[in-house]
Amino acid sequence: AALDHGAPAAGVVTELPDFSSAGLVPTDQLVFGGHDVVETPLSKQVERLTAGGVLPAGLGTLITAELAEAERNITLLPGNRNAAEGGDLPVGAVAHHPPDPQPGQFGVVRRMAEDIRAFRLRYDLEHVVAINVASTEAPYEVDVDSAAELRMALGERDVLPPSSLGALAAFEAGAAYMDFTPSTSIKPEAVREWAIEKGLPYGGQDAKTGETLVKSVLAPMFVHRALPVHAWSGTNLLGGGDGATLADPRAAESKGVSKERGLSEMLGDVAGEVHIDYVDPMGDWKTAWDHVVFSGFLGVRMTLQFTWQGCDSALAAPLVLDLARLSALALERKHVGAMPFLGFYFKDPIESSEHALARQYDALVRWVREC
Ligand SMILES: O=P([O-])([O-])O[C@@H]1[C@@H](O)[C@H](O)[C@@H](O)[C@H](O)[C@@H]1O
Repeated sequence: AALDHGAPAAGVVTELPDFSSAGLVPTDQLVFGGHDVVETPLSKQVERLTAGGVLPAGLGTLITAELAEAERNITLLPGNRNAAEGGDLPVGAVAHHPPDPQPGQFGVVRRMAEDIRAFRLRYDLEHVVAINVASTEAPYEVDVDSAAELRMALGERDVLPPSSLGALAAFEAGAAYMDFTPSTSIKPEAVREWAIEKGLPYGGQDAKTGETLVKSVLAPMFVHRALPVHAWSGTNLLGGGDGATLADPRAAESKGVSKERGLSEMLGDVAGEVHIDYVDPMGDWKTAWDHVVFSGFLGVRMTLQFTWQGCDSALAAPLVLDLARLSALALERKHVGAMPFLGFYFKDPIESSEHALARQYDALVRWVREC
């Protein structure tokens, strides 16, 4: 809605000339839906984000009509409360899920898939792309190896974490699936096989929005200039819901693995670690400080340092738009399975070991042109 009112589309890569003849769905034709555990009405969230400097002043007034329309369409799930029940959501909002006859996690998948199907029907959509932007989960050991085994286990026990159930729901509903997080979701072979059986594309994982984005430009520079890197240390300070989630060492473990993958694959073993610290008053803002020790001709020691200060939501939002448009194109072209050509967007690119941003961009543009 903000873009329709003339707000700048900075950061939307698919608006660049390289993508103009790709036949991507225009951003003003995208329809958004989602599940959220937050009960705060959208208009209040906009006020909060504006006060925090995440949204430009005045935007809330410009998009009042769209916000009201979105709020009218909110459906409460069991557990949420509307205003009449002491919650914050609109009074008209009602819980709509009847108890599920299917047992165990199969029932959860089926219910979520029904929501996605209902969304498609309601807006008469040609393609649906499910994007996981939920909180990062702790690592999860999945002990089944194939889609067939998974089908059996789902009715009997808790075999998958929520992110993977979401992925299966997307596939059951005929949607593409994209993981913006480092959670388990599409990591298990059995989940990927499920997507392939359904003839659908999937991609991810863990969007590179800040520190890792800069690293994926700088690390290739050291490689191409034959400058050995000895240590690369990074500290990330952030608040917000993401920061609070990552204060849990188990969730931080998933994020840490993802954040460290690129550097080790580009440079091999270098000393140093990545740290993430939760600093509540920073809200949605993050600061990353990186310190790199390298050497030049005759072994002379040198240092590079950079500081990246970004607004996490403003960095992530344009990537969500890109990934929705590109995944819709993949659906249009009947692409099945992993989408490694979208590695440009991710810290842990699926089925790809390319991390250098420029090469990833070229691969993306090549794929778009082949289409
Ligand atoms: O992309 P990047 O700046 O390297 O990594 C970031 C993490 O350091 C941060 O903890 C998380 O909240 C961001 O969403 C993002 O994943």
